[in-house]
Amino acid sequence: MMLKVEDLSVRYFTKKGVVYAVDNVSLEVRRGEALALVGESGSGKSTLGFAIMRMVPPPGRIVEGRIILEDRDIMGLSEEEMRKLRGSKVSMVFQDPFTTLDPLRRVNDIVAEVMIEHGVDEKEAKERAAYLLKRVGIPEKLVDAYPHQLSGGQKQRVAIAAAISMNPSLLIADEPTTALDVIVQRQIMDLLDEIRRDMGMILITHDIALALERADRICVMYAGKVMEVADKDMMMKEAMHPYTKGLLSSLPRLLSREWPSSIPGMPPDLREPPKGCRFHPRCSKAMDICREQTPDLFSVDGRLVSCWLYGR
Ligand SMILES: Nc1ncnc2c1ncn2[C@@H]1O[C@H](COP(=O)(O)OP(=O)(O)OP(=O)(O)O)[C@@H](O)[C@H]1O
Ligand code: NI
Repeated sequence: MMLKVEDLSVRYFTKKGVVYAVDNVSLEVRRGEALALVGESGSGKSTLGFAIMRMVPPPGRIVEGRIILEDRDIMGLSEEEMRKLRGSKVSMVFQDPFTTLDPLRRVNDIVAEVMIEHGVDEKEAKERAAYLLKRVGIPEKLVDAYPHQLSGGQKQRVAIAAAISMNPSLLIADEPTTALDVIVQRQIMDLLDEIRRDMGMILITHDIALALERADRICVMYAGKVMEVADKDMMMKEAMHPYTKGLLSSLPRLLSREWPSSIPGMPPDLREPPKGCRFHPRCSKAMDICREQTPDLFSVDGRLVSCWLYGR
C-alpha cells in the first residue's frame, strides 16, 4: 500500500472552542491510483490533506492516528525529516497557486528551487526545470517570466511542475481546478492524468461529477468523518450510505457544478458535532442507535460504509 491513514484525528484548538475537523479517519491509497476525497465545504478534506503532509496549520494539531507512507510511519519523523519527505515522497498542489508561487522569482527558478532544496545540484535542477515546464505545457518564452505574467491555468501548470519535480510517490491535489474556468479546468485535469502515471494521487474536490470522471476510487467525507469508500464504478452504480445516496440522486443536475441541494438541513458546527453518526440529524433513515453510537466503517460487498444500516 502506498499510503495508509489509520484512526487519524485532527482538531483546531481555537479561542472559541475545539473544532473536531477530522475524526478517526482511516483510508488507503493504492499504488498508482487516484483517490478522490469528496465532501462539502468544511467536511475536513483540506485538513486531512495537510495532515498527510504533517502540515496542519496552527491552531490545528494531529491528536492521534498513524500515517504510513510506503511502509514508513511518518508520525514519528522529525520536522527536518519531514522537510526532506515533502516534495520528494509526497507533494501538494493547491487551489490558488498564487499562495505557493513566489511572486519575486522567475518560473524556472521556482521549479528548480524545489530540487535544489532536495540536494540536486543547481545546473541539473535548472535543466530539469526547463524540461518539466515544457512537459506541463509552459511555452518556452515564459520560462523566465514571473508568476504575475502567467494566466491562472499557467500558474497551476508551474505549481504542478514544481510538485512533481522530485518524482513523489503521492501527489495531493486540493481543489486544483476550482479557481479556473471550465475549459482550463479540463486541460489541467488532463495534464494531471497524463503526468502522474504511476504516481498515486489524492484529488480533493467538492465536485462529485469531477471525482467520478477522474478518480479510480471515491472517499466521501461528511463533517470530518469518512462516510463511504468505493470504487468509482460501484459508486456510480449504487451508493450505500444515505448521505452518498442523496448526493448521487442529484447527479444529473451536477453538471451545474453546484453542491447538490437534495439533502435537507445543514452540516453541523464541528465544535459541537452530533453524538453518534454525524449525519443522523439529516438522515431520513436514522434509527435510535444512530443517535447514540458512531458506526464503524463496515466492509460490505467490496466497499466501506459507515452506517448502522449495514452492520452491527
Ligand atoms: N485554521 C483553522 N482554524 C480553525 N478552524 C479551522 C481552520 N481550518 C479549518 N478549520 C475548520 O475545520 C473544519 C474542516 O475544514 P477544512 O478546510 O478541512 O474543510 P474542507 O472540506 O477542505 O472545506 P472546503 O471545501 O471549504 O475547502 C471546518 O469546520 C473549518 O471551519
Ligand atoms: Ni478545503
